[in-house]
Amino acid sequence: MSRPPISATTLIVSAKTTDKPTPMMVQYLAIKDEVGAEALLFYRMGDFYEMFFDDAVRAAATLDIALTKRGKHAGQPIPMCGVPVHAAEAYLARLIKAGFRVAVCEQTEDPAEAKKRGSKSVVRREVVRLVTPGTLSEDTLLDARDANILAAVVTGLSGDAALVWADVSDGSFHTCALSPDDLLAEVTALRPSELLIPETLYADWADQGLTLTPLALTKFDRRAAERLLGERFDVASLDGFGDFSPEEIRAAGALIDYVELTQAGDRAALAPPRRTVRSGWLSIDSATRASLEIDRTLQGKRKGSLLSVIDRTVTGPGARLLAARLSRPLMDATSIRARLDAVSQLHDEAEWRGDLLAVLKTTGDAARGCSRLQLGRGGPRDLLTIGAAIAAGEAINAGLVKRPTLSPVAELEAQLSALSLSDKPQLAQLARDLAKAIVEDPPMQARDGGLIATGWSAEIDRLRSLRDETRRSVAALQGKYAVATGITALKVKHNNVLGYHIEVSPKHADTMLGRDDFIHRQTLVSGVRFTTTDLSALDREIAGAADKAKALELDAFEQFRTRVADLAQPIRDVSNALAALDVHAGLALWALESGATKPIIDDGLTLDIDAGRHPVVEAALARQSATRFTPNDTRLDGAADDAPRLALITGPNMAGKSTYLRQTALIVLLAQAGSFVPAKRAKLGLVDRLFSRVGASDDLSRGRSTFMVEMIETAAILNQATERSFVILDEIGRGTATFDGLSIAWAAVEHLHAVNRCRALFATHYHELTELVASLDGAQNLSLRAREHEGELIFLHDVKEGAADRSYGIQVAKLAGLPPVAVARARAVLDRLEAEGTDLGIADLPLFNAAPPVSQPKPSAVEDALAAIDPDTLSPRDALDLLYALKRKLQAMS
Ligand SMILES: Nc1ncnc2c1ncn2[C@@H]1O[C@H](COP(=O)(O)OP(=O)(O)OP(=O)(O)O)[C@@H](O)[C@H]1O
Repeated sequence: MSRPPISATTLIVSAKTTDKPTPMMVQYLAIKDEVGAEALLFYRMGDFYEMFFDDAVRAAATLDIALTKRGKHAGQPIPMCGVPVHAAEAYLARLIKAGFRVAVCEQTEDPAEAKKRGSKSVVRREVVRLVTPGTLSEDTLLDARDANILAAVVTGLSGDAALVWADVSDGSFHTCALSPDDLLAEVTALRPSELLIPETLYADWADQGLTLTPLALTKFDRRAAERLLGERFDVASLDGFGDFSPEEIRAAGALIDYVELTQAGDRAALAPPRRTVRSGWLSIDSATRASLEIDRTLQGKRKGSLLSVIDRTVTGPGARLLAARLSRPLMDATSIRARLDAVSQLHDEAEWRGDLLAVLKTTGDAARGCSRLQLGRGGPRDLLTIGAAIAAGEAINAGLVKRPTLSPVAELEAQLSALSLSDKPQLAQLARDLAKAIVEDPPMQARDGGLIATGWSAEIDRLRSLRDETRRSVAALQGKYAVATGITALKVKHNNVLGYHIEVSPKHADTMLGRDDFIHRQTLVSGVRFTTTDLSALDREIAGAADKAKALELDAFEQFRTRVADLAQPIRDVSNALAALDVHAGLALWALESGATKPIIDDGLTLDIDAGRHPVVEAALARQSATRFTPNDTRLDGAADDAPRLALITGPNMAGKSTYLRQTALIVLLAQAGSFVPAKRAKLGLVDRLFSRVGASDDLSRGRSTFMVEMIETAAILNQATERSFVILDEIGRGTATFDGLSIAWAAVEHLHAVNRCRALFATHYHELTELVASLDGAQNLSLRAREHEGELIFLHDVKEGAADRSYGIQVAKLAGLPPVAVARARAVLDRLEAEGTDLGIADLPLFNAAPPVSQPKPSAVEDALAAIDPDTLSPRDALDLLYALKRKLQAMS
């Protein structure tokens, strides 16, 4: 049996009592102690990050890399594994995905310096960064089309709460004050990669499936937060950014403090916090959000979600903004109409939209590039992306000048003016300078050199030409030495160890060694190497010029980096404006492709949809080139003047009830997010809360059965839905005994109708409810039809007034492939139930085993004829006649 790995703590204890750890181990242990057990420690040793003890065991298992041993401590081998520095990002990405946090510890002094302190001294090392899921900024660790949110929540004694969130990768930072009841829904909407919570709240949040980082309550101290925020954003008071609640300030302070902790004290590169108001959004609780599959399917995939079907954006920031808009639709008719007008104009102006998308495609991710540069992790390519984004903004404005008759609507005008450089001379200058200074295809890292274009700096150009001239002088030396030695094959070569040197084949070694002017450097099997005083001098000159040029390039890069940091906010504004244009143009394109139309939004209570469609089901049907989607109308009126406010939907299984419910909810959501909707025409009175209870699943991890989950969600709806809400309920009550379920569904319909008075669609298989609905003045029966044709069930998928006559459950079971014996049995039971009522006793319904065996099918005419034959008595002629006769019988049967 293998021995359990020893941990760093064991080692400290045993080391104290027995062995003395090596100086390097002492340093490792001290740093590991500071970092704590939760984070893996990447301990830099030369070209590797090494991990020891438990860290090594855990990382090796996750990364599937070799676990080795390095020396012994207290008599036990120390487990070790390592990853090469040049490939560290890929390993980091895998560790973070697997839920680890990683502290990166670098050598922070030259080993030569350490040596000066004595031969046994250890190179100084420090943790320079704590890599956590919510604080990533590297391109390789992030998905370009997905935000990477770090959120923090806090509750106050007064009963208020706050949620703040930032994306460290693009610098955005938001706050929101809300009631503790709404916290979970809003956190779910953000899908944060990491959530900071006071440790006192840990128990409440532990089973929500989120990556939690509990912090001491002192990290949420209001005074400390005020001081920190004031310092970071250079203001005496935060009032200028908004009227923040004490909880928002506390959570924002904790978040900034945490970001800075992960960056080993470097300042957080975040925009000033933007306050958002909870009442400005359409509220969608987490169950509804999941069941509507807005940005993820129930299986957690992006593909197959509403977002994946409508997303036509061409940039990463555009894709992220669209996801944010879908996850938080608006509640304010004016802002929604402004967005819709923008989509509408780009929908109609095909050429302009085409030009716009063509320019947008050339822009990268300026916001993320800017944050990386601010954090000191950016490179020359980030500079280029920023320059390109600013230039794209100008190109877009210039494109408008070519279209004098076009007058952009207010929403687009706002974005165009954010992109215009006429009032932003510094930004314009930065773009011009970047275009001139940075080569077209720069290296990844500034320290590699070769990023500054010729013509930008006279001194860099001078040093480069000095280097090139000297190289030419070196090349000339080759001819000179070949003549002097008579060795025509003599070559002047370069490598990183010897620099420039002369190489001859071994057979010429003696000639060379016999001369005073050549200095021997190295003998190899393939050749012998020499230098001369002239060559060494030129080599030094070239290396000197190259080093100086590189240092000047680094200087130039630093200067640009500082300018970008100073202009971070206007650069982010440019990036946001490009993203918004991308969203509007993308939505316009989707509307054209899918035949979506502009909804009419008002403050009324109607929901009036002509020929609505489910965008995801429709796209799936189109992909399978199967049947076409059947559009359906929805007419609801919260005031119940022109239409009922509640509709009960019955119909066979598989007829399209759930699809109809969801499509109506998605149309509401899309409209309030500022998108066209998949319908011929839609008029929508603003909805304040969207509720959906569609097919709950077990939540066994939280100890809740399907029925329990269903009842919790139903309770939330009945307790919270207002007159302005829209509710879809699918088959509630089915998870329990028939009469219990029916009674619950019955009560829910009455409550929604009389108390909540919201607009609602309610799908059910309880046909008894159709009679209840017929007696309520604000309610109506609708049904989805199906036809039986020669024993086959045909779904029509269209919604009609009136209740469905039957469920066709048995036909659907047959379609699904239930064994024929079971189908026949079900039919028999149903016939008896229908004939004799539901109070049949068990005696009336013999058990399945006791059931008479299903009769064997009668033999066919052909089989009868075959059975009657005695082949031995047949002549060949009779046999042939019989064959013809059998064949005729067969034809008659088919
Ligand atoms: N309007 C429509 N046009 C075309 N096909 C549709 C339409 N509505 C639904 N369908 C197809 O029918 C399938 C079943 O639809 P849905 O799940 O909505 O039925 P249901 O009535 O809710 O069924 P059940 O009662 O068994 O839950 C869908 O997956 C889709 O392929």
